[in-house]
Amino acid sequence: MTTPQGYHALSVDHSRAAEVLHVDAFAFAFTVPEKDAGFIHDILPWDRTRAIEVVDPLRGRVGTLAAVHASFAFKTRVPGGREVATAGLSWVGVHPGHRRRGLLRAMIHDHFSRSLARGEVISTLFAAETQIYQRFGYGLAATEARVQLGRGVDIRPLEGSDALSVEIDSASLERHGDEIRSIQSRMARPGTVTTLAPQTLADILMDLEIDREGGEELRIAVVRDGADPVAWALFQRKGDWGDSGPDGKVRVRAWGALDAASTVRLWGVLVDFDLMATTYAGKFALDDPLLLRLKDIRSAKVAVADNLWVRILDVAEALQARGYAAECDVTIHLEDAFLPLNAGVWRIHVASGEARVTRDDGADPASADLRIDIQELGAAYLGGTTITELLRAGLVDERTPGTAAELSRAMASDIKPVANFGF
Ligand SMILES: CC(=O)SCCNC(=O)CCNC(=O)[C@H](O)C(C)(C)COP(=O)(O)OP(=O)(O)OC[C@H]1O[C@@H](n2cnc3c(N)ncnc32)[C@H](O)[C@@H]1OP(=O)(O)O
Repeated sequence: MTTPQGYHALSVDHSRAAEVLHVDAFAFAFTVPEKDAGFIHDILPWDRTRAIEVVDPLRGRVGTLAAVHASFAFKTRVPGGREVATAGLSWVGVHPGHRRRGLLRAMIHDHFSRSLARGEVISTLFAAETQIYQRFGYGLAATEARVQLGRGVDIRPLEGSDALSVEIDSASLERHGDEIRSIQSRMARPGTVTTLAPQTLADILMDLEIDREGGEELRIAVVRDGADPVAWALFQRKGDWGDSGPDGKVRVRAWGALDAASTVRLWGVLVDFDLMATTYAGKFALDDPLLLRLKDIRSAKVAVADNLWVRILDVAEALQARGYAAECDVTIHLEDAFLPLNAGVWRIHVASGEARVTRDDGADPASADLRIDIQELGAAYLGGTTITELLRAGLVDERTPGTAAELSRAMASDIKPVANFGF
């Protein structure tokens, strides 16, 4: 697809950082004080940042940027423990003066073709609004729990967690970047970003005054087993006083833990700061050890929200890269309106946990065992949403009885997916 008339797509580097920030500031409705504006240099992957420029005076001032997007290169943990090359789409913004003219649609085409050319088999994102990306084939692959925890909430104790040490510090890329990297690379949960580009780390650790909402600077808690880092959390506290005394709030911005013991140790600290009444946090998988160990789940005020959206770009490579929990041999009639090269009949044959995924161009789509859209295949990719759930929701058609259950058992994961920080 070409860029709409009057516009031109191009790569942008550091030299146009201020213009990129200008577009995103208008799109997302924020203002960064001049003194802080330099952050954009550190957090965007400038070899993967694209924009759309005005080339026709009828559209605006020629040479100005109308739209931008970037993608982070990283690996995502998938069921079975392997990792797949991913393009994490981010910073998508269209200036309000240019919206609803097809610029996003053009940028998504651009993003998909460049990602595929780099060998990135899936694209993932956190959606600003859930309606935006489904039309492009992104499926909701992971949900998260967001919780409010009262001071000193009861967590069932776990032997060994007390032996772990906790350091609390001001967050710093130099001091903590490698520890966060090390923990992420060992996390087993599907959806985890396991390799972090320098810009992704800088983004996680970004501490702009406008994000503090009157609270303290960004702090970090690192849990260690001896010298080995096993959990991390970035948080900000804000002191406050209510009628009955201290009413401070802790906002946990991002966190990750390797296992139940490190989770218990980390949260024991995050819910028990002096003068803080409530801790707010998200990015909990629905089977997170903390939620399972809370003595009173009702006290946690749990809300469920969308977490990671997955778009399968290269069907064969993406499906072959992940592991499977059961054998299966099914054919699917895959629909993909946005990347028609993926559409057609595919055979998914799993033996000994390995899939062979092949196209059958000669097959009649009506003869395939199942009919499924790329959005739903993306939703099932990390093993959180199952094929039988999608079938019951009327989002998959089963033509050969029993094949939905067969594919479902193979693709399901016994660890629920979640991405533990936004990007
Ligand atoms: C991964 C991330 O970065 S999430 C951040 C996304 N960015 C934002 O939310 C910032 C504020 N919003 C914007 O910058 C823009 O409005 C965008 C990027 C959401 C959309 O850009 P546009 O250029 O207006 O979209 P475009 O004209 O290509 O629309 C494509 C289709 O999506 C639809 N669409 C676009 N935005 C929305 C929306 N927010 N809600 C519902 N539908 C939408 C359009 O109606 C159009 O539908 P159609 O295919 O049926 O014709």
